[in-house]
Amino acid sequence: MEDTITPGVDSEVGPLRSVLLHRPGNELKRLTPRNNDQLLFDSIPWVDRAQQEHDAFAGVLKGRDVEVLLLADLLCESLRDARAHAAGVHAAVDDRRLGTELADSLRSHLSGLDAPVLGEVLMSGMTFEELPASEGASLVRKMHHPHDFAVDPLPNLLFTRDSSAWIGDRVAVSSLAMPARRRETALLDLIYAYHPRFQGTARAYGAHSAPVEGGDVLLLAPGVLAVGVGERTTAAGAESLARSVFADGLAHTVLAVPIVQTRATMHLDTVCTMVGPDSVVMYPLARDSLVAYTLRPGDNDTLRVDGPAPFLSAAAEAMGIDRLHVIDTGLDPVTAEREQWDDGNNTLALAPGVVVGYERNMETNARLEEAGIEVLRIAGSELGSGRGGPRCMSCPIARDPISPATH
Ligand SMILES: NC(=[NH2+])NCCC[C@H](N)C(=O)O
Repeated sequence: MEDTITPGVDSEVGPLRSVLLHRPGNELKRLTPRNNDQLLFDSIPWVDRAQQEHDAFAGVLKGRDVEVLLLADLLCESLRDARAHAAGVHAAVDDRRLGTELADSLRSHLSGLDAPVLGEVLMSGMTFEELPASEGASLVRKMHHPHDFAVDPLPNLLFTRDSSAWIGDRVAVSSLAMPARRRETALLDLIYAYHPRFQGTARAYGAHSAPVEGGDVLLLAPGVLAVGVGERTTAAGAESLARSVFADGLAHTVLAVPIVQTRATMHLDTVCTMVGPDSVVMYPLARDSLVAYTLRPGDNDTLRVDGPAPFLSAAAEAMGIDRLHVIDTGLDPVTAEREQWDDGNNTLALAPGVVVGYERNMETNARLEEAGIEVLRIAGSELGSGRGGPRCMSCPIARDPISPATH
């Protein structure tokens, strides 16, 4: 086997070596004005342009020597394993929606598909009209509109940040909160279980535990996690993630950070991302209001919960630094609000002080540059229609540790 980069991530900003992206595909073509809200998109993206924007994003990463893995490739390679193929079929067919007759015939159809064809169905779903012609006419089939989904498409696969997250040398496959994204768990689960590249990878957390999404998890420093609790990750999710990372020795402190439960702030990384070992870009309203509960291992398997205290001071204390420096999204509140909505806060660090950001967030980018941060700008007018920026669209698989010299 060729040399592969050893997975492992212990910070938000250590030099990025390998990352998982998803080039948007046919699943985006399923979005219509009737289903876009439910499928968590704010408008109907122009798919070709979204692909060009994504190729350019991947190009920026490759240009900085980052290995880019594409989810569709990993999925199809995994599905060549018969066990993965069976798991994929199992996850695609929902008996409650289809009824036994149709579910059985769909299962047997999918079981006979080659890996790439099954992979395509798993990502972009299947309408009733696309179901193979089957003998016994099912009532379900007759009564559904031909354009209804027999297998739901997964347009949010684009946001690889949320469906899995590496913590140290382990991967946590997320338990996603929204119905439109739940099946992503099964795909990531089978990739990490069966792709040759990830053989032997240990898991953190359990894919079927209380909801935790990767967009809510920030690796503030080795051993220190912040977990947003809001529309997606629940308090129960944060608590059980904390238990699990303490038990595995992956962290000594977890900060549970309540975030406003609105679409604009669905994850912690929509209001705050790290741009250096001790600096963040942050939405001003969040800077002034975010608090954190500090969780640490207690005696006899218990959790110690302290706080709430202001987030910035709780974070600095847990990280063992004097101060967490904040770069604001914008001085003027209206610009700040607009740029927060357009993922101005959602930067992806390629190294300490080097981040990728959407070009449209001109004020935030200018402020980052004033603070000495290099901003690699990408276009995102179409990619952003699902409300996600460079951090949401990337799942780091390997980062080098931050060297002491960069502190
Ligand atoms: N890490 C993030 N902020 N991800 C953004 C995900 C956006 C996606 N449409 C959703 O609503 O789930």
